[in-house]
Amino acid sequence: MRNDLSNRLKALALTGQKGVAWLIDPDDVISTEKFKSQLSTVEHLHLDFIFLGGSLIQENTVSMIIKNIKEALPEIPIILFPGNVIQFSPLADGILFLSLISGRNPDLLIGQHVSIAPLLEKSNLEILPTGYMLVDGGHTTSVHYISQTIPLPNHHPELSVATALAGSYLGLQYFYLDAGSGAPNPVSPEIIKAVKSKVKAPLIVGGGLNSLEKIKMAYQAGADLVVIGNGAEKSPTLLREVSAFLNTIKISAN
Ligand SMILES: CC(C)=CCC/C(C)=C/CC/C(C)=C/CC/C(C)=C/COP(=O)(O)OP(=O)(O)O
Ligand SMILES: O=P(O)(O)OC[C@@H](O)CO
Ligand SMILES: [Mg+2]
Repeated sequence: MRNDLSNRLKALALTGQKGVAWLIDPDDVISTEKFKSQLSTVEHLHLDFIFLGGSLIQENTVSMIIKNIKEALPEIPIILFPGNVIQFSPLADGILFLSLISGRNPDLLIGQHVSIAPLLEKSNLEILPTGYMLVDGGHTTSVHYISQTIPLPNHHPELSVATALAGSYLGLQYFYLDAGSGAPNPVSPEIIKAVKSKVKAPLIVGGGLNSLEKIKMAYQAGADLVVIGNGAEKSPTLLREVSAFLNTIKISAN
């Protein structure tokens, strides 16, 4: 079993270094030419991972997208962040094996997982068992609707802590606090801080992180890896700003 990705994620949490993942939604890749030129803009940036996934994907274009990414950015690991089993590709480097522990939808706690397990067993993908926790980001996002679950409240850290602790006692090794794509309010610093203080596993935070200021706040509260989706689409300079910031803190730590 490969463990390059888990080592990278665990190193972020152990060293206190911060990381960034760019989320590409396959539904948004309409033109290959436009996508290739978008990839060329991040060529020299500090990007720890590319996440690939969406809530509503009907058609599997994931393998084709991975081929394009590997051609343009061969050094950046690609991790599937799937909304469902249709989004599988054996060409990725790993998969967030998400269990939606903030919800009570059995299909997203264990159902999709059973369906995909035989395919994963035959693949070379590194499997990252991840407790996926949706937090209320101020409006109903695609993930809330598609998952038919109620998010955790953004101002009751004890509920998020109890959920993460339960996930950790079940053996989950990574946690993802997500306010949902395009959320007006990202996961609150109180929640990030409270979860991180009780669960030492690598902590991924995403949803509504559309400015450097919000991203710094998430890092400061304890996020090890931030995920940027819509923010990168709307502001082409955001990934560059985050990358420059990460290089600065790396230099000052040496
Ligand atoms: C283990 C396998 C195969 C599947 C896991 C299935 C689970 C637990 C899914 C969780 C619920 C879900 C629908 C997650 C989707 C997460 C995701 C990739 C969201 C990002 O993007 P969008 O929500 O599509 O964003 P836009 O609204 O911006 O398009
Ligand atoms: O698109 P944004 O708001 O950056 O959200 C990213 C991701 O965490 C959503 O699942
Ligand atoms: Mg989508």
